[in-house]
Amino acid sequence: MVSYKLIYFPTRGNGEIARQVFKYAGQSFIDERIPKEDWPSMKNDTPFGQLPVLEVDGKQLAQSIAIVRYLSKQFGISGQSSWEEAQVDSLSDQFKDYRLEARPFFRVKMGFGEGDADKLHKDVFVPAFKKMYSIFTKYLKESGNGYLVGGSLTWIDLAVAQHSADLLDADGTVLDEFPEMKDHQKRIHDIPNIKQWIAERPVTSR
Ligand SMILES: N[C@@H](CCC(=O)N[C@@H](CS)C(=O)NCC(=O)O)C(=O)O
Repeated sequence: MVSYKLIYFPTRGNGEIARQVFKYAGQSFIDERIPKEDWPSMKNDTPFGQLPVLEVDGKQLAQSIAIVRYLSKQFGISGQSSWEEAQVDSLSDQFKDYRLEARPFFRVKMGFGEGDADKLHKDVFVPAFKKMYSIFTKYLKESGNGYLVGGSLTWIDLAVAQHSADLLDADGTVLDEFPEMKDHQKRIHDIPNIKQWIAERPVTSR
């Protein structure tokens, strides 16, 4: 039997979607959460000096999206064809661009940088968010079945639903003008294995 260990910090951050892929698939894994003070002594033993790292039978894989893609292929949620996989990757790249665009706002909001949060919200976050969530809505309408790509859940649904949930935690009205995306978040987080994980996972601020 394959042995899986996901090594990350004690936050959701860049480790959470891999954890959700495991949970969705009903695959057991070691969810190793490294306290900040232990990290410096481990850093040089990781492939790229950063976390998350996935260990598969002791072999290490770095970069969160590569990890999620690999696991999703193993467990059948990467897309039902090469075309669907490419659509998932395309949305994922756009999602990454959106987060880079909105990063100046998120940095200030999370206390990692200085700036006028209200101005950044209006000038940086809102335009980036509206562009991204309009695209997601278009994909949902095109698929017509509640998932972003194809006829069944893929990992991009997990990634986007978690982001939507994080946004809703900060502002319960944020998705009001994107009702399809509000439903999407609820639908994905109501999937029994995901719902159970969300209820039992360690509570962290991010
Ligand atoms: N693109 C990388 C980013 C990884 C990354 O930024 N990891 C941070 C935590 S979220 C980290 O390891 N920070 C500690 C360090 O750089 O020493 C990924 O998605 O895995």
